[in-house]
Amino acid sequence: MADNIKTQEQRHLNSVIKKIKISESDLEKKIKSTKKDVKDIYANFNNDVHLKTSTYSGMMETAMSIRQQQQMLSERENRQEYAARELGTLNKLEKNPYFARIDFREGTEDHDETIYIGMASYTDKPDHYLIYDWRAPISSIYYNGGIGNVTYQTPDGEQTVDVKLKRQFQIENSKIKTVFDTEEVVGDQMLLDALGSHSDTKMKSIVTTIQKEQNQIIRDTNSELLFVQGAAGSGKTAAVLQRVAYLLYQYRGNLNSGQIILFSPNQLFNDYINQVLPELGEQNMVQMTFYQYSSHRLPSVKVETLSQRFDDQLEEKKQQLNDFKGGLDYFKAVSAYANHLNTEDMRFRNLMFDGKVLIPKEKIQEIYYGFNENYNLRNRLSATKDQLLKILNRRVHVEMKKKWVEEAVQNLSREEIMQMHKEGEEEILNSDKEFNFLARRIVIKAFRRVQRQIVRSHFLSINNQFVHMLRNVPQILDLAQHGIDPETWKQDINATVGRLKEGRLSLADATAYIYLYDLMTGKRGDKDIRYLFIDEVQDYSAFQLAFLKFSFPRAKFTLLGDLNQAIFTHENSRKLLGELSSMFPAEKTRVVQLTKSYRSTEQITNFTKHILTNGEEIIPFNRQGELPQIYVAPGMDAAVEQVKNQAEENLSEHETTAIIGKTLKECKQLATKLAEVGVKSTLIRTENQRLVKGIIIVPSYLAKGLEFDSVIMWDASKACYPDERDRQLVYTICTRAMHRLTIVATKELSPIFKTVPEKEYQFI
Ligand SMILES: Nc1ncnc2c1ncn2[C@@H]1O[C@H](COP(=O)(O)OP(=O)(O)OP(=O)(O)O)[C@@H](O)[C@H]1O
Repeated sequence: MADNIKTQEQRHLNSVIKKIKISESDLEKKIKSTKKDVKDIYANFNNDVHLKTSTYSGMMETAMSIRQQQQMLSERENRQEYAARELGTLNKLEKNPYFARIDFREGTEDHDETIYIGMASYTDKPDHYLIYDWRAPISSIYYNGGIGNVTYQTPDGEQTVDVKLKRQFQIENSKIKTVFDTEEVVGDQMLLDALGSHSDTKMKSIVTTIQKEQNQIIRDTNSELLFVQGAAGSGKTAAVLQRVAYLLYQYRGNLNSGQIILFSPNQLFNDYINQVLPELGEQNMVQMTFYQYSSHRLPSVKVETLSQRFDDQLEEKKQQLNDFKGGLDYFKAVSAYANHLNTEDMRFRNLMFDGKVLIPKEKIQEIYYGFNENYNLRNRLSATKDQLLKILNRRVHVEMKKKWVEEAVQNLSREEIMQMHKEGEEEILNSDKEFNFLARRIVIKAFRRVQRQIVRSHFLSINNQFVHMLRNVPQILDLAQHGIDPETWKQDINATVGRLKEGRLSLADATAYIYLYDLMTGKRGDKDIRYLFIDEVQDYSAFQLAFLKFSFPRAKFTLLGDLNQAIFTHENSRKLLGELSSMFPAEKTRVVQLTKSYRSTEQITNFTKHILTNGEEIIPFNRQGELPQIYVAPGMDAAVEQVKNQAEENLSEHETTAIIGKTLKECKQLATKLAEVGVKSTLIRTENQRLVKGIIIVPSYLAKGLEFDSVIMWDASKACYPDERDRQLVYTICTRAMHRLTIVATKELSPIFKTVPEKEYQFI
């Protein structure tokens, strides 16, 4: 690039920075004066607010005066907060105002327009944009095309402009480091620079190098269901985080980060991505795992954890049952079962008081089924509650006459009596009435627990109901069609009952349990959530997705997945897409395929794509590195020695190296062995730990969604990964590597690697 262009651009940059600095200083002044205002209001608070509380009008005056002060305060504080946020943005812009310039001509205009694109918009006077936010409609032309005609979406429909110049900048601390013109969409050089850098324990934003297909995902506002299928490392997670930032920008004022929810594979991953949105100047959305969601819904039940679930599903026998319980047919069966509860079979519990039956379950059942067929489960329950509360009220009179109440009245202290009068607000005329009043208060208080039980539907018996439902499933659908014989189903029910008695449930059962409960109680779902994202959707069952759709009825769904990385649902995940599309209107469903893989070097991607035998197309990004290495050691000690040497070599070049084992058991063993030979490492045992730099040892199911400079797969032997069932798991492990991949096995290498041609790796 000619030097004079750099000089010219630096001059422009300087002029923009100068203006930013002026705006900063204006804002600082504004903040200072608002701060002073706030302080003054506080100082005057006592003087201005007249405490005239002895009369009614005095009280009103005081209240109004306080209200005025509060309004003034909150208005100033809002202003201050807004200005502080704006100042924060300007501070960032001052150091790195923009990353691209586009010159273009619009329609029949006779002159070119120049825009600069950065992390946020900046105007020095109204409507005079010196920098456009990367999310503004016009900024799309940077991501959508090269030179020539490029179309983009505006609020008024599609627009086409003729792009004349596309210039990219790398600016650091207000200085242009590099500037180059490109004819491509987003220059490979810039992407190469971005991808060549070292990994971090935190994911970074990708706004300067968003790819065209990713831009479509980011800016989609029409789809009810946006399904992004993409190879490992194709930027699904990256795109979706920028999408959240985009939505928050696009619907500012109508959408806040609390209305967006992201379901992520594990807590470690949440931690890994939690800097991206703040870096983009936005607040993080709500983030949780499905496990956390179901545990939160079932506080008194222990839901099976990720690690238990992973160990469990390795048993082949359970797989078929799990597949069935994860299917839409089962979801429909639960719905049908709940529906029939409108006419019969609802299970109830006695309402107890003081160890005795107060309202028997037969009575509750009579009330519940006493309403006509026009009632649905929701209003049937609420009408039943009303009736039960009325009965409870009537029972107060009966209970008041009992001996224990009389004694309780006699034992009341002066303070207690006064307190009761305060609460009861009743004028007392004679001693009989006084006794009745106190007795009633005592009984009402004693009944409070029963009252709460009624309000909270505790007279329903969800555990019994759930088991009753399981027993009824063979009558609702044909289990044989799902390859399950009656005996297996029976045994599974017994196991579930056993677990329930201990207060535990498997994740699949927990989902059906909550769903059934929600249907029984007529829960309508959380209407506040507007966007729901699921990362690693291939590990969800169709049942879970249908349940989430039911639980968040107004949310638009964005689902990200790689069917090749289904570590929980295996082949079944291929059915998922079909099942999903039946849940959303076809015209509002969009499927985007990402085929280019950005994370790893070309050598690593070429290696990993051969691990897949029936995979989708994967195109490696042209970033060069060394061939993956496979090392098969004769015994454990030699293998550990190899891991030690490799890890040390990796560390001398990169900051993080991850050793990924199959389960926690292998990881623990290795951690002990490494410690014996003097290697310091961090074992990630649970998802609640943090990622750290250095050598970390992670079980495969916790490595989902993460990436590391270098990865050592341990132990890739036949004993550990004996057959085809682990193919997708091995793929997930190997695709975590950015720059270097080493595979270490003892005795005999897993047959899974047989599909990889010898030229794609180095065998040691
Ligand atoms: N347009 C881009 N510009 C720069 N970096 C990118 C871009 N797209 C993706 N990347 C980088 O590629 C890596 C992989 O991206 P990401 O983790 O989003 O992929 P993924 O599809 O979610 O992968 P997986 O399914 O394997 O978890 C990340 O380091 C991300 O920052």
